[in-house]
Order: sequence, then structure tokens, then C-alpha cells
Amino acid sequence: MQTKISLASHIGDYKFDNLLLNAAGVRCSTTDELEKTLDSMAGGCVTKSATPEERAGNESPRMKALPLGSINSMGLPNHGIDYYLKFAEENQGQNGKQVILSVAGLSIDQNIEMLKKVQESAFDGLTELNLSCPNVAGKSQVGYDFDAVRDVLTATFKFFKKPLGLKLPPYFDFNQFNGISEVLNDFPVTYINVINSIGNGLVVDPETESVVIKPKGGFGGLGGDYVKPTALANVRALRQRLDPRISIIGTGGIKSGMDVFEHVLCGADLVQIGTAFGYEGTPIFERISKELEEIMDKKGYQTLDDFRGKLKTI
Ligand SMILES: O=C(O)c1[nH]c(=O)[nH]c(=O)c1Cl
Repeated sequence: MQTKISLASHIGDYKFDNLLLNAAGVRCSTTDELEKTLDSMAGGCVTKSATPEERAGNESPRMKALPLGSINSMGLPNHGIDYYLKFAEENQGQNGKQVILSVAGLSIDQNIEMLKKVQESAFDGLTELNLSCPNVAGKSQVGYDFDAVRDVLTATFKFFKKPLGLKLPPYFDFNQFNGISEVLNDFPVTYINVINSIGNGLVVDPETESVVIKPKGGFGGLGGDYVKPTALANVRALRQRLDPRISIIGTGGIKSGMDVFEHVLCGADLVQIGTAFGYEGTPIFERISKELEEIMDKKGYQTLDDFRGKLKTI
């Protein structure tokens, strides 16, 4: 007999009845897509990263499904901050679901401009500042420049009083884990979300002897199975280094309840599903919830706290 198992979690004062969310960028560009996710088993939804004005994004083909995941160079196509801010204001907290508003300015000024708009709005949910888009030609990922991260957070927290999360790129070196953590621990950041896609990978089709996406000569962000070990490493390393007041959303390589279990074992408070959600749609949230509950029941866990962050070393 299955004792009551809970998949509930929280970030700051925000309660999620289920720890599963979509990842920004996947099936979240229109209000229809976002409403579908809110109506599913997911604990909430995340909007496509917004820029101050609507953007068409990069030329197609700009995303390719692959046997072990995906590669994309979308180039931030979105309907602009006003469109998503309106949706967020209207839907945040409805039926106990959280709406996370993702913003990705192409400069510090654009980020400040959008965050000022959010601060002055009626939206009282979580905002996710995306410092890690790898696909705008000529723009590097802010998350790899620790001084730039410090600058944008210093400017932001002069006026932004609402809860703020940061979407960060994957880090690959202990000096980077240490460097970004030293910056983040200096600021009232509510959570960090690791990882964004592994930037500027290259997939080749040996039949046609060609790249598979058009933008940037075929270079694009990798998602799916390819990135799970890197995602788990970033969740674990930042959990070990960040002040406990900063929560962690684990993103990267999730397509099963076992993948979620691993992210939580490494310290994730919530998780986001990108590539696999893109392929499967909203039924994935029910499938993965059931799989995770079965794993927890077999292992004798009732809540996520029973095993969160308790990864063993040998
Ligand atoms: O090309 C994109 O739109 C994109 N693609 C990604 O893989 N991560 C991001 O943060 C963004 Cl903003």
C-alpha cells in the first residue's frame, strides 16, 4: 500500500505542489502553450525568455531533434516582455500554480529596463533573469563573465525588490564553480537555475556532410542526454558552495523520474524539463511524477526532503 507521497517543494515563499516545470524556451512562447502547461500536472510554468520588443529570432532550420537530445540556435524569438508580463500578472498563483517570468536582455541596459517594468507591475511571482543565452550572434553569455554578473546584480538590486532567480550557463571547472558562487553569495538572489544548454556544440550529418542547423554555421546549444552529467555536476557543485538561502532549480537531461531523483539527490529544489518536454508535451509531467513516486515508494521516501542533497561520495 503506497503511503502518501508528496512531490511538493518550494523556492523562498513560493510553494509548488509539484516540483516539475517546463524549461524556458520549450513550448512556452504563446499564452496557449503556457496555459496548457498550467493545466497539466506541472507545478507551474516558465515563459519563453523575453526581450524588450518582439523578436523573430534566427533563420531556420534553427533546432534539430537528435537521438540523444537536441541542438538549437533559436536566437531569442519571443513576443516581447509586455506579452509575457501580462500573462504572468493574470495567471500567477491561480489554482496554486506559480508562473515564472523569464527575461533575457541583449545588454545590461535592456535587463534593467525590463526588470524596472516588472518591479512596477502587479506581477508578484518569481522572475528568472537569463544570463546564459548562447545563440545571439556577437553576444557572449554574461554568465561566463563574473565581473559582468556582479555589475548586473549590483545595478538590479538597487531597485528590484521582488524575488529574482538567475538562469546560468554550465560551468566546467572548479575555479568557475568557486568564482560564480562568490559573486552570487554577495546578493539577495532567491534561486539559481542550472544549467542552460551547453553552448556552441556542433552536430554533423555525415550523409549530407553538412551541419544540421543554419545559424552561426551550425553551432548551437545542446540539450538532452548529452548534458545530464554536466547538469548534475552544476547542481551539486553550486549546492555545496551557495548560501542555503539560495534555492536551486535543476535543469538538463531530464526525461524520467529517475533523472529527477538524481537532480534532487544532488540538491535541486525544483527541476525544469526542456528537450524531452519538447518531444512529449504535457503528458510528460504525469508520467515523470508517477515514475518518481514509484522510486520514492520503493526506497521508503515520503517527501523530497527525505533525500534532497544526500548524494553519497565513496
Ligand atoms: O536561442 C535561444 O532562444 C535560446 N536557446 C537556448 O538554448 N538557451 C537560451 O537561453 C536561449 Cl534564449
